[in-house]
Amino acid sequence: MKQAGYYDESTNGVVVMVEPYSQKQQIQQVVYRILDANLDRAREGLRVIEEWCRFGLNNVQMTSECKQLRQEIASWHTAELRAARDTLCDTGTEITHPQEETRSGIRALLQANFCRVQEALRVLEEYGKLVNSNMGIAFKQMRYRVYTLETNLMGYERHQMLLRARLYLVTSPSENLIGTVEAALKGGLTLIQYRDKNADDTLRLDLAVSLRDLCRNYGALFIVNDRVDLALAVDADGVHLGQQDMPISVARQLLGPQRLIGRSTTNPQEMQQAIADGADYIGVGPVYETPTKEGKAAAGLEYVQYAAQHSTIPWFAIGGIDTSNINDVIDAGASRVAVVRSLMQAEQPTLVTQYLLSQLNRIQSERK
Ligand SMILES: Cc1ncc(COP(=O)(O)OP(=O)(O)O)c(N)n1
Ligand SMILES: Cc1ncsc1CCOP(=O)(O)O
Ligand SMILES: [Mg+2]
Repeated sequence: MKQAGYYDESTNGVVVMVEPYSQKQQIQQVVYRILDANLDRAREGLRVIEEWCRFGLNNVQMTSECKQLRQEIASWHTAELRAARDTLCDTGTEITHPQEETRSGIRALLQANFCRVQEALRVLEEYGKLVNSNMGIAFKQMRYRVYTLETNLMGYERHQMLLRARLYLVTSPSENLIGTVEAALKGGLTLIQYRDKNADDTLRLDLAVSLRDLCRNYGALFIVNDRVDLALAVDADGVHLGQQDMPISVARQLLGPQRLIGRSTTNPQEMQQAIADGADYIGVGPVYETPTKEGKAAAGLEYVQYAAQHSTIPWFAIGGIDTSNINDVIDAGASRVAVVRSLMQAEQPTLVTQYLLSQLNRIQSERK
């Protein structure tokens, strides 16, 4: 900032008298710098999100919403605000957070950038009010539009991940629950269900939080068995409900349209009902009798064949499936499989995951 009587090289040492900024002007400059920096930040974050909507999802609607928001933000970026920029003196440019250096996957990347955009919009809303009351109103509206975009995009992303998932691990109680799940995630697993029929809620909550964090770190989906309240409490990606559990319509009201709801089915009638009720995926089984679901009669490979021909939503064959019989299940038409013991009791869960996935992926490319 030029002070009165300062020495200016461009005038060969002639002392130039410049009026000092008043305190009011100095504060205005600071506000302008804040607005300038956050206008850039909001647009940059939106651009990152837009690229995924465009190239990753081919989604015209979400891409154009990002673009419109960017253009609206740009329309507030006046020459006056740009002129206040002072990058050399900006102490914030070198400060980074370790989490900015790594991202575990697309979902984490999108989440981080939504956070960045929303923070910037909030700053623009608050400081904008000092400059122009319309600015506060405009940025508040944009912040709500970004929340809607986030809900839609993250929900869409969840459904896309479900479509891509081939192997589903349903957990059973284990002293090494976290270690086993992590080993399977290392093998490429992308869908996990927390299932424990007997634990106290305090333990369930602790384990569900740990598994959710683990899944987020590996970019995998996390589903809770039976309990809608627990799924909501830990911000899970969805819930799995059996025929004796909460009706899908009630769960949908509680969970909203963006979270996933799975339903167990044992016969064609249950399958058609689950589809009509709006399930996102179904379990198909038990294919074979299994001690994990004692007393439940096997639905057999015939039901797998029926599902292959009639299911209009993603479905997972489940019940007694392991490395020795997965190819029979695949031959009956399955392209997605859920397992409990095969992975929870495996000596090397990473290797078993890789093997099961390799069989499911092989058939995938053959069927194309
Ligand atoms: C993927 C998947 N399919 C079926 C089930 C079984 O659900 P349910 O019939 O409610 O039995 P419990 O698992 O609650 O004992 C499942 N959990 N996951
Ligand atoms: C929960 C469930 N629902 C139908 S079969 C089954 C258990 C499958 O367990 P496993 O893979 O150990 O046979
Ligand atoms: Mg259940």
